[in-house]
Amino acid sequence: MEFAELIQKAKEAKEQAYAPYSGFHVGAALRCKDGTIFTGCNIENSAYGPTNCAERTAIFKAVSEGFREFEAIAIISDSKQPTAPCGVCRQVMAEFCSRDFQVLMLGCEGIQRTASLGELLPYAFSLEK
Ligand SMILES: O=c1ccn([C@H]2C[C@H](O)[C@@H](CO)O2)c(=O)[nH]1
Ligand SMILES: [Zn+2]
Repeated sequence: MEFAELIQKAKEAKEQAYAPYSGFHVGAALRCKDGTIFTGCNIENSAYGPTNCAERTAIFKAVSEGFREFEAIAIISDSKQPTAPCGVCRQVMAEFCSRDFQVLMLGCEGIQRTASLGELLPYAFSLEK
C-alpha cells in the first residue's frame, strides 16, 4: 500500500495540534476506500476530559462529511517512538473499519510500524447476538 502522501498529510495536520496542556502534538491522516483523505489533530481542553485525539478528529470529520469506508490511517507525533492510537480511538475505528484496516504508526525520526485494526483490538466488543 502506498503511504507517502498519507504520511505527508499527517505531518502537516500535526502543525494544527492544539495541545497547550500536554505539549504532545499529534497529526493523523485517514484514507477512505475511494482515495479521499481526511486529516486531524489533537484538540485539548482545560477540563482535560473533552480532549479529542488526532485520529478521532480525522474519523469524525470524515463521517460528518458522509464517508464511512476507510482503508488506512497514518499517525505521527513529536515522539521518536511510533505513535500508537489510544484505546478510545481503537474502539472508534472498530465502529467503522474492518479488521484489515491498516494503522501506520510513525516516529518523528522515521521509525515506523504497521498493524491491522484486528491486531490492535482483538476480541473487539460487538452488539451482535
Ligand atoms: O494516539 C494518540 C495519543 C494521544 N493523543 C493526544 C491526546 C492528548 O492531547 C495528547 C497526550 O495524550 O496526545 C492523540 O491525539 N493520539
Ligand atoms: Zn485516541
